[in-house]
This record gives sequence, C-alpha cells and structure tokens, in this order.
Amino acid sequence: MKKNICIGTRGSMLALWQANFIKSEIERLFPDLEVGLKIIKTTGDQITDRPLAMVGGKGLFVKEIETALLNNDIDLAVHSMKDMPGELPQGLIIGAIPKRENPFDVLISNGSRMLAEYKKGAKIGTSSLRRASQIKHIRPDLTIESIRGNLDTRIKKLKSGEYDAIVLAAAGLIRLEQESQITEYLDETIMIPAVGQGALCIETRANDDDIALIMEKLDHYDTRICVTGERAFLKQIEGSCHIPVACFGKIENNNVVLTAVVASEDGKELIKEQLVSPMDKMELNGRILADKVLEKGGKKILESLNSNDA
Ligand SMILES: NCc1[nH]cc(CCC(=O)O)c1CC(=O)O
Repeated sequence: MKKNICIGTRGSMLALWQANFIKSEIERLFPDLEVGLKIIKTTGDQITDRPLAMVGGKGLFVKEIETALLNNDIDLAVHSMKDMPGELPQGLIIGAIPKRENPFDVLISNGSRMLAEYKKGAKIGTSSLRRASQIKHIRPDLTIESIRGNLDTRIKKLKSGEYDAIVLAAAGLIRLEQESQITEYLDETIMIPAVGQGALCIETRANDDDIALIMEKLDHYDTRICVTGERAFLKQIEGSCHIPVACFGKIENNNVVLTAVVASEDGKELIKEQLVSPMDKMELNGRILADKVLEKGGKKILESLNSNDA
C-alpha cells in the first residue's frame, strides 16, 4: 500500500473545498496515509469572459487533470460530477461517488422575491442554457442575462444591482457556507438539475488496486445509482454543453424516479419525461429515457440547435 497519495484538483475555492474534504475523509478512514493536493489549471479556468456554452467542447474543467492522472503525477482527481463528460478516457474510471449534497438550483434575489413574484422584464443572471431555457419556459416575460465569475463575483454583481436575481447550484453555496444567501430552492417541479449536480466524482486509474481499496470506502451507493442513470441518459443524448438538457434521479420506494428535460433555447419547446427504474437497471433505463425524450420531440430540438451551430 502506498503511504503518500496526491489529489489533483482545480484551484477555485469550491474545487479546493471539495479536494480538502476528500483529503480529510481519506485521512480519517486511513490514518496511516498522507494526502497532498496538487493544483492543476484547466482550460475552463482560463476562460472567464465568455459563457462556456460559447466555447463548446466537453470536459473543459477536467482534461488537464486527467492527463496528470494518466501520467502518474497524481493518484486521484476530485471533480464536480456535473463537469464530467459522458465518456472517460481509456484507462480512467469513476473510482467513487461520495454522498450527494443538495442537487437543486437556487435563486438568490436582491431582496426576497421568489421566481414567481418577479415583474415582467426583471433581470435574471445565468449563463447556463439549461437554467435559462427552463426559466423562460415558465416565465417568458423575464430577461435572462449572462453572468460569469466565481461565487463571490456573481454575488457582488447581484448586490450592485446589475441583476434582480441570479441562479446557482445549491451545493456550491452550501459547501462554501453561503447557504444563508439563498432566497428560494428551485426543486424538480420548477427546474431539473444538471446531470450529476451536487455530486462529486473521484476519478482514478482503472489498474490502481491500492487506490481502489480507498475508493470502496468513499462510495455512496444511493448516489452512485442515481448518477449512473443520469449519466446513461447524458451519453445516449450525446449532450454537449450547447444544448439545454437536464436529468435528475431520486430514490423512492426502492426505485429510482428519473426525470429528464430537453428544451429549446427560448424555452418555448420543452420535453419533460419521467421513468421509474429498478436500482439495478440504471444504465438501461437512462438510455431508454433518452430515447423517449428524443422521440417525443427532443430529436427535433437537437437537430435545430445543431444547425444553428454551423
Ligand atoms: N457550473 C460550475 C459548477 N460546477 C459545479 C458547481 C457546484 C455544484 C455542483 O457540485 O454540482 C458549479 C457552480 C454552479 O453551477 O453554481
């Protein structure tokens, strides 16, 4: 067994919180191990001025870290699950999926207004196509404006009056102890979260048996089951960051209720489908749900989006 283990991570506050959390979990479970962090800059970290949907490409926040893993520069990588592309490079696996934090999106208002209470024309900040189209679908009268930057920057832009409200993932706010800022939780009746939102992904080398022993202890069964279904959906849809897609799995009575959305960018068309799956059939049922969404109009939406890309 190795004595020293190196975790690769991005350098953002949230990424460092997540990597330090996994470091302390490993040290608690395996007191003989010493765990260090290595900060790796990714392409996504270097682009701060444009919505990432415009940059395109999958895995903007993970590629350089995966290279370090394949080169044995690090032993494991801690990512936000929702930053992970559908397919991993040859030789790498999802070693563990720890227990999920709150998976939902939230509204932070200037004041205390809920989404339903805003007046026509109110400015909502988000750069996520998934969030924008789901808001436009229920509130076509609101104005969606792009926003980027880290959590503090976004909250500062909100407080300065640039926006009436912004939408963020609950998980990041909770982890960085900013939960008190939240005005409204947008649960799955209002907005379906991104695939994997709120979960972490610990990526490892497929042939590293020492690390596998550690991963066993970090994995959370229910989270892995739900995320497996969500990611099977994502792979089948072949979702790029160009398209508003969402999928969320939740355990109810020993089954997983998977809900998925594909929407047009203006929110006028929105296909929402649900499927109840036994826990051991998530790969299959994630794919079946994707086919159902495609057949019910998702395919048409995706084709019109792809032709806009050209
Ligand atoms: N888009 C960037 C990103 N990637 C992961 C999180 C935190 C939430 C999570 O772990 O799912 C965030 C912030 C956000 O979307 O508000």
